[in-house]
Amino acid sequence: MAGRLITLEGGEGVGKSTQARLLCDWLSGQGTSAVATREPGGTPGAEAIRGLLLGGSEDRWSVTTEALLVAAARSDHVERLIRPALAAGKWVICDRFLDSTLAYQGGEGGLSDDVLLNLHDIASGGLRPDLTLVLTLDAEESARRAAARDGGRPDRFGARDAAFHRRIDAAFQARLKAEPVRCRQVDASGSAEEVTGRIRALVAPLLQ
Ligand SMILES: Nc1ncnc2c1ncn2[C@@H]1O[C@H](COP(=O)(O)OP(=O)(O)OP(=O)(O)O)[C@@H](O)[C@H]1O
Ligand SMILES: Cc1cn([C@H]2C[C@H](O)[C@@H](COP(=O)(O)O)O2)c(=O)[nH]c1=O
Repeated sequence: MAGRLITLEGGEGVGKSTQARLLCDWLSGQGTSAVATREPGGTPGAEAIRGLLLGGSEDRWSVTTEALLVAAARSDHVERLIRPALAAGKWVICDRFLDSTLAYQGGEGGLSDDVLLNLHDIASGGLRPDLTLVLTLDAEESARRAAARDGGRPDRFGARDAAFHRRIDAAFQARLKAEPVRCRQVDASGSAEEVTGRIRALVAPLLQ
């Protein structure tokens, strides 16, 4: 059986990385071979591009350059990790993917969905997730979680002001509206175990 691609999306600090790991562990425990990965990143080349994208001053890159860097990283990641894993029947749990591009470089950055989808299709060969879980959380709580984790050293995106993060949240809400079948909202409040329970309920039907 071919594998599945599940992506976790949402603003900074909502708990995507935590839940990607927990989902991968749960699937493995169910006898479903799964791998957790992230974007930008996931392969040595894509991780090097991640370092370029996330490091340095806020105005280091124009939004067009960001979109091209993200696409270059995705091309390597899809070709060398995601597609081989799916072909081997593994489930791929990816922390951020297409919808982050549409939210950060699109909704917030101002590039059109058409341009970004073209770039995505070139980079990924038209790959779409089977299911996208959009984690949503009160802005103050996500900022608290991110600050506690980053210890006062946020990256180029995390360092931006509260208004930026509110616009990103709005862009993810727009993604939920635009693709209500693929993109499902997950309440990210409460303990990690509570959030995991909500995620399992959405993923379980795909196991049948
Ligand atoms: N449900 C939870 N309750 C409290 N803290 C949590 C919860 N889930 C995750 N955390 C903690 O919050 C911080 C941010 O979580 P995590 O790194 O998983 O978020 P993220 O969405 O991947 O963030 P980013 O997009 O900024 O990388 C971590 O320190 C993590 O341990
Ligand atoms: C995939 C993708 C990511 N980004 C931004 C969004 C985040 O600020 C960082 C990734 O770091 P995190 O630890 O996962 O928060 O990259 C982006 O702007 N565009 C994208 O397509």
